[in-house]
Amino acid sequence: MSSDAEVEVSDLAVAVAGRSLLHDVSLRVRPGQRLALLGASGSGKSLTVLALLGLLGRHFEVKGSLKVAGRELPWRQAPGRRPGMAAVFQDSQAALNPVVRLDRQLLPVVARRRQVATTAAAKIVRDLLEQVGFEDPTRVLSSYPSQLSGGQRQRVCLALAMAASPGLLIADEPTTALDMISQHQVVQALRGCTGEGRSGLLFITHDLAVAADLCDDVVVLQHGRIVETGPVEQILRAPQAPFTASLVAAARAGVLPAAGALDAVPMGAVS
Ligand SMILES: Nc1ncnc2c1ncn2[C@@H]1O[C@H](COP(=O)(O)OP(=O)(O)OP(=O)(O)O)[C@@H](O)[C@H]1O
Repeated sequence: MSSDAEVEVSDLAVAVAGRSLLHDVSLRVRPGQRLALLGASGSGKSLTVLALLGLLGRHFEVKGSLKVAGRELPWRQAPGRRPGMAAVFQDSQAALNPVVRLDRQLLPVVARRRQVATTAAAKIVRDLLEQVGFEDPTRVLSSYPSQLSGGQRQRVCLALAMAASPGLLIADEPTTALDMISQHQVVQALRGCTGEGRSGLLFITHDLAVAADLCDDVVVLQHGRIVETGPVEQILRAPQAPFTASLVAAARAGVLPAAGALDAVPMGAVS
């Protein structure tokens, strides 16, 4: 998939044992677009990501269609085989082998992905690490994952994901477990790797403030359904759905109530 390919999900529905978990989810990520998928805990964000990556287990019933550059893809595909997609997840610790130095982890993967010799891969990895904000890639490469902070590890994972030159990068709550400074650095790195002329981004988050900082557009998910979609400025200025209005009010107040509390906000309670 080239960086000018569009990803389109139409009427995605997911159920397990007769229980509907996602209903009619449709979204499109244009080339270079940064789209936030925003929702409280349990709203269906991870299921949507797993579906996009082809990783939903056999026990899930899946309906709808997924097209990449106009070509229909199956809902299930072997891990890492989704053409043109790469992902980073919340838990960077789990994504890296703790007992292997980073150069020994990263170089073979990049050499394989780019089909180059290890020496050429080393140059590519250094460039990628610089792209995600590391001033001293050599020091990073000679470290073990435990010698880096959570934010630094997350940026290493991002560099690795970008080695595949994905048309679409899926970032599933990559900043959730991080302090403010690390969060800012990861957001900066995501901004540097995606956008016009580069990869598209589907940014999964429950944090409207981070979504608004990074993304052009937002899709809001509640109880497995899309309740609102539009440009970030429009959502912030005039949210239509009560749930979105509650998120905007919470973000403005600088607090984010628990997901259950947000879901309980009655219609019209938030202006
Ligand atoms: N394997 C499963 N079997 C049954 N129900 C599931 C399964 N996985 C997820 N669910 C249900 O699907 C709904 C959506 O879950 P999902 O993990 O997608 O939410 P989420 O928005 O990613 O939440 P969080 O932000 O907490 O990760 C929840 O009600 C969850 O309990």
